[in-house]
Amino acid sequence: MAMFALALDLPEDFFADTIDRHISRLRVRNYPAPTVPPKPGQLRAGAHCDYGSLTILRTKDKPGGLQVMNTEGEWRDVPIVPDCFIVNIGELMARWTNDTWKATLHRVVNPPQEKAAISRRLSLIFFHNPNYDAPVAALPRTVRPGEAPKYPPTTSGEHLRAQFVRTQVAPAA
Ligand SMILES: O=C(O)CCC(=O)C(=O)O
Ligand SMILES: [Fe+2]
Repeated sequence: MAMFALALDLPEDFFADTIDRHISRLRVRNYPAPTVPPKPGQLRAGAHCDYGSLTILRTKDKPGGLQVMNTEGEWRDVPIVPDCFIVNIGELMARWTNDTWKATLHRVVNPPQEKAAISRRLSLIFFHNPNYDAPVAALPRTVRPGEAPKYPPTTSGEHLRAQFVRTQVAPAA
């Protein structure tokens, strides 16, 4: 976040008091090798943006991997570079920058059928989320004079809670 502050021409410690009690989460995902062909359009993980400030991801280079949407609206495979992490911008960073930095829309696709047997994939995903009560509103310089910010002010906790509620799967009746 210090690097993000510098990239935004802000003091290095700009975000410090919004992340000193951060509510980050580490998730481990196991994508087993599929034993039956996927249904048309079926994905390993549906298209979404992560909710927090940034995500740091480590994953295996297996068939059926991560894709991101580029600015032309096309899905692109994310190369897995040895000894490197993948870093995604989350929705709270997009809100802080008034969409000057876009939240990374991403998904995980199924492997081609002929590679299904060797496609088991593990991901370690660190979701960095600021303090529960950290206010998140468009930084003044990201809003053009006379224009309204794209998003109303929120807090880290409120945004996360709203997104968890919105995406919760209803229990089977
Ligand atoms: O497994 C991956 O490569 C991505 C997982 C992901 O996007 C997520 O858990 O939010
Ligand atoms: Fe994600």
